[in-house]
Amino acid sequence: MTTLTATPMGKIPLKGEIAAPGDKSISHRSLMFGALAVGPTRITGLLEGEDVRATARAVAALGAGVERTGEGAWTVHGVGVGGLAEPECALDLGNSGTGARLLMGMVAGCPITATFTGDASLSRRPMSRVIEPLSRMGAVFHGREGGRLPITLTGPADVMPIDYRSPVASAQVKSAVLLAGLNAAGRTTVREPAASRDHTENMLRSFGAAVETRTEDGMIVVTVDGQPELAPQDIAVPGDPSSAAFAAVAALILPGSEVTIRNVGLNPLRAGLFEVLTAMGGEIDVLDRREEGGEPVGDLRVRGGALKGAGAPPANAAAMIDEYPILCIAAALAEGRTEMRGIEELRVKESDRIALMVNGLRAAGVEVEEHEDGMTVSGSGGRPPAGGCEIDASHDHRIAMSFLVLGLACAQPIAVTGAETIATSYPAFTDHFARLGADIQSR
Ligand SMILES: O=C(O)C1=C[C@@H](OP(=O)(O)O)[C@@H](O)[C@H](O)C1
Ligand SMILES: C=C(OP(=O)(O)O)C(=O)O
Repeated sequence: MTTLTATPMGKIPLKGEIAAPGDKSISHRSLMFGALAVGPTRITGLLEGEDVRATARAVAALGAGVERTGEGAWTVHGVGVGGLAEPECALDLGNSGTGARLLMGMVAGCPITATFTGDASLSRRPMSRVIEPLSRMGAVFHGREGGRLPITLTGPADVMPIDYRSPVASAQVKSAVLLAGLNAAGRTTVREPAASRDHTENMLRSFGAAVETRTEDGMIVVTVDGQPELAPQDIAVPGDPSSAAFAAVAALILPGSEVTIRNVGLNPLRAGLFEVLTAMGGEIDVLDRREEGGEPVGDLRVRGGALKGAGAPPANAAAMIDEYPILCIAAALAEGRTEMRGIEELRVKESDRIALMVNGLRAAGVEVEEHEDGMTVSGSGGRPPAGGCEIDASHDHRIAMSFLVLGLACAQPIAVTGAETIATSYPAFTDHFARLGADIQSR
């Protein structure tokens, strides 16, 4: 088990430039959709974190040819929609909810049987949210009580198109149903209560599928026409805003810092955190706004200074769902209160992120109130919180990275145990922070 310790920076600012690592959501999808196309899909900038590597192994076990040709450069030789082979071994998706749920959708669309496993965290997470719609499409599941992994799934001979009203705004649920629907004869529809990230829709369109999105009765409605032939693509994966968030917040809370993060994906359904940080008074400039692989990207120049507490509007929660832990750290240093509500989904991520943030912030001397659906942080107005605590990452990369960033701004160091989980989404995290002048080391 790795323990990382963040040493307080005192009055020393962060300076320098890093490039955001490849987007995790788009990396998973590049491998999966490449596997469903006919012919070779070439990917550059793939995130080579543990979660995405687990997906690469899974699509290879399902019959696709998967080849690493250089750093972040991969080629997937697809087998076509409906062409997946039955894997000989269980598919181990490690820590990855995205990998497990999207692949369940792909397998449910084919007449094959596959067993899904994962680590202790993934085995606690609810899979019933995909089991329910995929069962309606004809798939049969055997799993643990409450729809937990390990789960064995058999897809039907003819998967049925459905019109599914999802109770949660979840890109994983939406994508699982659309992926099963790809092999159905007819049109599959998913309705969600708020817009979740739209990478599946955008990427499937570029692979040649007919995907439509509209708003109806206040719901976001997405349809896919089944049984297309998907054409292989060249994909340049943009940088991950969810990973860029850590250096951005670190720069904001350390006065005098000036950090540039290159190639950050700025899809509006992902960039909610940067809007909230700007509303808190954070100085974030977007330089060289451009398009990369069909997604808006830009370079972020972030300067440290005083922040003030602000509300994080629940209506935008889906556009920053993975960024609440690091928003809590910005809030901890801001002047005044930051209320975060409507985020009960955080309780079923890699950990119960509300409970872990509340307990960890209190251990570091930050005042915070817990709500069933969120938390309210009372900031220190820039004064260093006490720190001097040890945080168990609990198999959650975002908890680990958030408390290490807090440690940089505290009076005493913060140590994070189980920090190897950071490699699931951001293997270069400690290197990047060292490059900016921070001392986060194994000790
Ligand atoms: O589809 C995706 O790539 C993801 C969707 C989100 O999960 P939910 O669909 O559960 O909201 C997010 O938290 C996760 O990190 C990645
Ligand atoms: C929730 C996350 O990922 P996943 O659901 O894929 O495990 C995350 O990366 O914060």
